[in-house]
Amino acid sequence: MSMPAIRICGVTKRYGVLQALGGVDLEIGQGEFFGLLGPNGAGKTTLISSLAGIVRPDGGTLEVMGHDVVGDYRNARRNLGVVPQELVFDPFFSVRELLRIQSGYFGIRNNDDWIDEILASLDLAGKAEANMRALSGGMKRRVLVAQALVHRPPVIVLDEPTAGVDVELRQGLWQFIRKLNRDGHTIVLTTHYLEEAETLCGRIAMLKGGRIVALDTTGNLLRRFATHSLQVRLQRPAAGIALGGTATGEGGWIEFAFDSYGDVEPLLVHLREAGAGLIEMQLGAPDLERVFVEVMHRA
Ligand SMILES: Nc1ncnc2c1ncn2[C@@H]1O[C@H](COP(=O)(O)OP(=O)(O)OP(=O)(O)O)[C@@H](O)[C@H]1O
Repeated sequence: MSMPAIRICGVTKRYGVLQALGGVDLEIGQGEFFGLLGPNGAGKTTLISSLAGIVRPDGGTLEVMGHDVVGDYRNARRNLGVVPQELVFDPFFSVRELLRIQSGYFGIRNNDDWIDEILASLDLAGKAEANMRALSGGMKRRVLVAQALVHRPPVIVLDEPTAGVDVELRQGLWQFIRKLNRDGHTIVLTTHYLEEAETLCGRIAMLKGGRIVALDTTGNLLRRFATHSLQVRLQRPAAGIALGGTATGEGGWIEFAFDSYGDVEPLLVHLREAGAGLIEMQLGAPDLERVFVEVMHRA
């Protein structure tokens, strides 16, 4: 097997009495589009910051493209582009100046061709000479993405990149990040938008209380925990309940869970035979939000 893009072994981190990371083991392969999910405070940012060398873990090791983030910090950092969650900028620089400074930080001079390419891809070309303080929140967030890419890192970590970004920009951003992934970049993403994670990520880890509580391909997670559902409104709700349905408490809807669409037809036959009187129905496919809720509930 080729070297993983990221290797995390037994990483622990405490803040006083609070165990932010309780022994995390994780390998992410080169070229993966990986999702790191978890509720507020689960430890996602702490893990990402440890990877970027901003937070020093108490125990365990982290590697980026084979480089230890503590022992071989420079090489680990060179291979990693991090898009942080918080928007912090020096307001006096223009977008281009900021990206030049960031390039200089990695020892790269004459980087303007690549900077122009990134700016164009992020639809920021018209703002290259604008001061950071003159940009909207969504634009600033795109500058953060540009900043993470100036040194062409093979591994890109995005910490909630679409928070506060409008729908159109969000789609543009995803298109760009998908292209980076197609070009061979490894992408690690944290987000609270579960439908985004579901469509983008090939594999997902779910974190709770500083531990990984689920780790699998997105497809397997959806199959493992989520069921299909059929919701019906009935003239005689009691007949639906008697057949194993659960009242959802919303508008008289009754929900049935089943494993495949093949089970729908027999259920409808039973409802008719019981004289339930079908008024309305809707089918629900498994989705990551249900899986997430279920995983967090069980963990
Ligand atoms: N510098 C710090 N000092 C003290 N506690 C901290 C510090 N940084 C994080 N924590 C705590 O560690 C835990 C994990 O925080 P972290 O920011 O990693 O969570 P997260 O999963 O990124 O959450 P969110 O989804 O809200 O961004 C939280 O309980 C947080 O309060």
